[in-house]
Amino acid sequence: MVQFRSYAASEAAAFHRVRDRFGAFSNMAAGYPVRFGGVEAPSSEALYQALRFPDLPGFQGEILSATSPILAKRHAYTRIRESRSDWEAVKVNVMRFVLRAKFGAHQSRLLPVLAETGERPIVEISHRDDFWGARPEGGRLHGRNVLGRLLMELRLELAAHPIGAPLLVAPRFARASLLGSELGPERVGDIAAEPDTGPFLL
Ligand SMILES: Nc1nc(O)c(N)c(N[C@@H]2O[C@H](COP(=O)(O)O)[C@@H](O)[C@H]2O)n1
Repeated sequence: MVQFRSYAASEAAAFHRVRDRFGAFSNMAAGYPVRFGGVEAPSSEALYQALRFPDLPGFQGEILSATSPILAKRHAYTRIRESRSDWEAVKVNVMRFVLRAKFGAHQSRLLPVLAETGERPIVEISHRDDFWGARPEGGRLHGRNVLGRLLMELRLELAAHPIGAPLLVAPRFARASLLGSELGPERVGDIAAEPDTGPFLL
């Protein structure tokens, strides 16, 4: 059981919308694709939602093809009852894995922003979800804030990570299956550091 927390809003590194200062931490932020197991998920939200359905690779493919993170979530919810039966027990570890894969893939963009939060509590403000986020009320933010707490865990863990060094990422939950392949540990490098092979290279 994850405990409720209460944070002073003025002291938190809080985000609500993706355009907020720390909005890149939201899984709804576009522009942070995650590559893992030879698959490119267009967002951490799409990857998280796809991992609900290890036995439905075709449906996972549909979730990963959605054109925005929120559409990926909405598509997953069309078959929410077919989520893996232990989803509630594994979802925090799935999110932990997904966030690590995202921050590993975008470390040059995201680690400086993570460091900028200093020692402040990181909180996702949500008016309707006090499991992943926290609800604002009277200058305070109340909720389990699990996403923010996973981000604080990552901040501590990556404080000394040399930006650019590959990050070891491993799913710590059973049946981490994506598009028919079981995911194992991988070293994730910074996508921004990859050589430009685009059309302008002579
Ligand atoms: N529907 C919705 N809209 C937003 O703007 C959100 N930030 C969220 N929250 C995110 O949804 C994910 C959790 O999904 P489940 O409720 O576990 O299916 C997680 O990424 C939240 O941050 N939802």
